[in-house]
Amino acid sequence: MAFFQKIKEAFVKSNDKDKYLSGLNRSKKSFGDRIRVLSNNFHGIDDELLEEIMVILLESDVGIHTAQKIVDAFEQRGKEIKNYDSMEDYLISILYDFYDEQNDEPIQFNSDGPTIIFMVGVNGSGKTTTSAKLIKNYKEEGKKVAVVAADTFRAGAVDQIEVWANRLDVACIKGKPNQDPSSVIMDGCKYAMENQIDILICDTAGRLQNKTNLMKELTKMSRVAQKVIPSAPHEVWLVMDATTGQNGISQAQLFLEATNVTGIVLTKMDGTAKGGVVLAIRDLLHLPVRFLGLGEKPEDLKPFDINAYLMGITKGLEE
Ligand SMILES: Nc1nc2c(ncn2[C@@H]2O[C@H](COP(=O)(O)OP(=O)(O)OP(=O)(O)O)[C@@H](O)[C@H]2O)c(=O)[nH]1
Repeated sequence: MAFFQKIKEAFVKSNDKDKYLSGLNRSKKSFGDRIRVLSNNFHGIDDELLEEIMVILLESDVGIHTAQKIVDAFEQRGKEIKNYDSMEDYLISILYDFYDEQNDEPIQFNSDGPTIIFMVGVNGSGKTTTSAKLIKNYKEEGKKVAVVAADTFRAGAVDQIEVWANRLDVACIKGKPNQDPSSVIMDGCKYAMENQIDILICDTAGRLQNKTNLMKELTKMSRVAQKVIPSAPHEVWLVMDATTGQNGISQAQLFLEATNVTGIVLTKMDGTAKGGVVLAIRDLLHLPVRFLGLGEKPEDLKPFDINAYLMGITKGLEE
């Protein structure tokens, strides 16, 4: 059976398939459709083919370091190609193995009280919108959710999350303009304890100053949260804008050095043809991609699923 048939079986059962297909359409055009042409004209693995695959990977923002590893694997395992339906099918299996090599820890939920999730990332990456999307996601799972508007430096950010909280009917804990974000986090954690909140989403300030200040700010937030809930934060998710591609990865490194990031949320995947950045993140940051932002609406955040991702950027449901 063709490799993609196996992942397609998982994909067709997914409730998220339509969103994946529409959200990744641009990446499919720049990646999958071009790989298809190469596959249809395939006459053996040679330097010309490897170079063409390299160019397509680079133009999909896989990045030179990661693209080289993928092309090397493609070449080294070349004898296996006869076991696959087509060159395209073989390449999909290489990408699958590449992503899946590292075993991911599942999301850590606190079994003994509120789960505290810190959202970090630079301004404009989509943190606030993603926080709203997560509220909806966890509410639909039947969890009691609240949000902390800890981005006290940008007045608009507090208003923005408050509007979402009202719309989604959850409590929003906010501070005064320029109040120390850590004190708002503290208030949020206390609220979560007193009100049997399951999931507390903390929308933090995205000030990307120097590493030392960022580290101080994030460490302080963790410390104050731990005064109320010793195991907090349970997850720290770095929100990254997929359209910034390789630049986003260098910014991400700064956050990784400043705090214990546990996962990535990649936003604006629908607005870019650079879907390959998922593979670069995996390779360079060694972190699981937890969710993909596939549009602007609250329902447009989907848990990352390697099968759906690969189908979305390559074949979709064409056959
Ligand atoms: N198309 C698309 N747009 C998105 C997605 N996620 C966020 N956006 C948009 O990106 C813009 C920035 O999002 P915000 O949530 O305000 O970003 P932020 O990181 O909180 O930024 P600050 O509040 O400035 O710190 C908004 O216009 C969002 O609607 C996504 O997955 N797809």
